Amino acid sequence: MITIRGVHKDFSIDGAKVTALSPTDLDVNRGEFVSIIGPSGCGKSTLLRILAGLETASGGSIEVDDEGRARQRVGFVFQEPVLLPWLSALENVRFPLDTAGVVRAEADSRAKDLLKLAGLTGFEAALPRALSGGMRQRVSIARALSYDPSLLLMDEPFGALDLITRDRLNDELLSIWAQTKKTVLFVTHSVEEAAYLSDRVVVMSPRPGRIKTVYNVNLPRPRGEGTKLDPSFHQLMADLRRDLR
Ligand SMILES: Nc1ncnc2c1ncn2[C@@H]1O[C@H](COP(=O)(O)OP(=O)(O)OP(=O)(O)O)[C@@H](O)[C@H]1O
Repeated sequence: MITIRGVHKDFSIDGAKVTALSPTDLDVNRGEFVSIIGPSGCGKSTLLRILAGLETASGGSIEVDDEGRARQRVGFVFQEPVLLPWLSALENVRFPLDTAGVVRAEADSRAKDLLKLAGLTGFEAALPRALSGGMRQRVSIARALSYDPSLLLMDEPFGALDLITRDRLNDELLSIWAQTKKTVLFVTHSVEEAAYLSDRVVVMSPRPGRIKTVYNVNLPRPRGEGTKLDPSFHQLMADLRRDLR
């Protein structure tokens, strides 16, 4: 469970205060898949970066119930895969474990399992440049899961991919999510992606960035081709589009 209360962020640009995120409250349940959608500049990335500890909030509080662990563990997937080009797929996934001092045999075995989960068995030795964009992003997802975070933050992870690859990765992400039971916060610009993947969709609006509406997605799981034919899926997309206008 993540409890966000009054989290806000102001930046100073040339001495002028810019509110990237006005005080925001949100609860995310353990194992829930929540998407955040909104026009450019509404504070989606800022909220995610604050949750990841990459940015400091100007105020408010965040509590992450991290299954009794002393340190909060968060995995982050960016729009660009940001892999180390001189390391193989396996070494990239293993990298956070190596830096955390996990013994080699255990790190290797975990990285192999994660590459399998991401559908990359057989590509362990491949360098990033030998992989397609979709495969590189799957390596990034495997790497984000390597230190077993309770919370997976994804900032437009499939935004740079073609639509066919994106559809495939959406299904693969749902399969990974079903198997790992992670809590996922997923930023996207696509209403279809948000409706297809999520338990709830958070719509944000800009100037200043704030949560406008939260939608419950009552489509049955597992999702698949049938979901895309469901009239309530189309109704939800229409509602989201109207809200975003
Ligand atoms: N480091 C920074 N310094 C100054 N202003 C910033 C900084 N980071 C973000 N902002 C401002 O905060 C606001 C929210 O930015 P943010 O990147 O969170 O939006 P976003 O919804 O993720 O946008 P996009 O969809 O384009 O990625 C914007 O007005 C942006 O210009």
